[in-house]
Amino acid sequence: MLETNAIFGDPKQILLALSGQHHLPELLPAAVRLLAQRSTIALARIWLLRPPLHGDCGKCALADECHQRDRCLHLVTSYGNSATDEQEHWTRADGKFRRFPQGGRKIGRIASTGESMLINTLQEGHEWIVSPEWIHRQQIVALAGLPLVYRGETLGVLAIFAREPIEQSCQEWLHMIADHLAAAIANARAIEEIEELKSHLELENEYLREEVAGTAFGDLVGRSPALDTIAQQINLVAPTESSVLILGESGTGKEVVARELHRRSSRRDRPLIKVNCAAIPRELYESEFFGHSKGSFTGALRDRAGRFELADGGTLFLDEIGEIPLDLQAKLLRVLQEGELERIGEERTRKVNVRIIAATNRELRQEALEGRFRQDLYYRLSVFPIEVPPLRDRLEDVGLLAEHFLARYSRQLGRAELRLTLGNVKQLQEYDWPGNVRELQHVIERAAIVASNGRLTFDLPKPARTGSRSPKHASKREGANSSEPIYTMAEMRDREADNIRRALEHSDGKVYGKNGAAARLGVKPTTLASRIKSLGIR
Ligand SMILES: Nc1ncnc2c1ncn2[C@@H]1O[C@H](COP(=O)(O)OP(=O)(O)OP(=O)(O)O)[C@@H](O)[C@H]1O
Repeated sequence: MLETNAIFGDPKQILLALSGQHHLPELLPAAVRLLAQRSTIALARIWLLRPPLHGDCGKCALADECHQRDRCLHLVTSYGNSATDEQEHWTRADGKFRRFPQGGRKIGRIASTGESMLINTLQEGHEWIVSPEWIHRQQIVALAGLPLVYRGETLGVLAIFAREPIEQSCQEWLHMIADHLAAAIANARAIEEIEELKSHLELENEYLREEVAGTAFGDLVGRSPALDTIAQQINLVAPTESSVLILGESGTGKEVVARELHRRSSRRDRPLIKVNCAAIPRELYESEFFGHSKGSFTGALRDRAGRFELADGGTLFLDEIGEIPLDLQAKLLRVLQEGELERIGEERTRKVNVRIIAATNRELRQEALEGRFRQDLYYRLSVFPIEVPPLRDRLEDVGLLAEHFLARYSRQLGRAELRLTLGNVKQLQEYDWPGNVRELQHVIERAAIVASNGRLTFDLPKPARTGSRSPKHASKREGANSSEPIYTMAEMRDREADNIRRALEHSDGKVYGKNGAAARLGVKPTTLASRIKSLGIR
């Protein structure tokens, strides 16, 4: 039998070269190259124990022998020398033995028992050798298999096929190499985990800072029967795991309802992550939702967790859910059904446990019926719908909300003398609030800023209601004559944007052509395109 240095080369040199390497992607290939640098070694390979990649098991030739599907051995690096062609080196890690089940075949058994194996009689033939012809042709006589164990946990297997018998002292030296590799693997994993946690925390912090800055009021204010009903519904559904769909016009308080739901749920100590589906550029949806790995597309400069992962254990609030493109709706449905996702550019499947609260100001049911929103997703989301009525249908709340906002702004502005009069409230109740609570909030803020001598005045269009409360306030307005309201320029822009959106919806998003939105609006397509851009319509 030959000494270690006759088989592998100078063992000290190899150990020294490896001890300087700690970065896994370099260390493992370097290890197999150094171990198989001499022609006495036919092949050196390393498998690591990992969860199967998405769809892996279906393609695996050894699937029938695999009884522990949570993890299997993945061949990660390989280096070898052909006996028949000096120039040929085996570096591929994608061949027949790229996966071994734990406990399956010789290599799998090393992983499951944590015990090494040394066989010096391969030429005599063993029934488990898959290709005896290869063993003979390549003059292989020995197999040394060593578990890569760190602190009692087996992380993988190192295997050496040699053309000389391997003696015991040589096997002991291989143990040292295996121990060094195992420590480096554990180290690299710990660093990866820390990096992941760090970037997760950074993202969460960034997100929370934005959220705190953006949320002025957290609780639902109001005592109308409509709000009572909403409060009861929140109490009923918050402690469950059901998805909730919040319906209502823009600015009615859907987000406040979502926050209350989260606060009263068992997930309250985990994050509530909000995604405004209308604000995401189409090409970034998938990355925003599911995350991406570094380099998976131009601009993906680092690994990034998606909103689903950020919300893991908590609640994901999908605002303006109706804006999600149809192709992404299918992917979203899969995550909701299976609780599994893959980041873009990554094969690894990740599990997430997220409760969904969605909100929309669109007629989602109608859109689902007309095929503009997936019906299966709609039914999945609308297990428990909560409808938030427009402010004009709950005038009882106007005074309370106005008081609530005034208290906030007078404190912020240091103007404790500001008071609402009954006359103020009456004037506010006469307006029909197309922008709902958000508009009321802005009106109060403006009034608080411009108030003089403690008196509030509201810059409101003339009352538009014709007696009855109706959600179709816009069409009622059309019938009005002398009491025709005056819109601010900002409101006019909003109305124009809504009108263009409607035209686009009716034209399936087409601007040009006979049935395009430009034709419907009676303008040139180029004019419409430039209005779409300047109004920020997507
Ligand atoms: N009942 C309420 N009590 C206190 N504040 C409220 C209430 N309803 C709405 N608000 C406030 O009005 C503003 C708009 O509410 P919110 O963002 O929840 O509306 P929304 O329906 O989600 O709007 P959008 O559809 O445009 O996203 C927020 O500042 C919110 O705090």
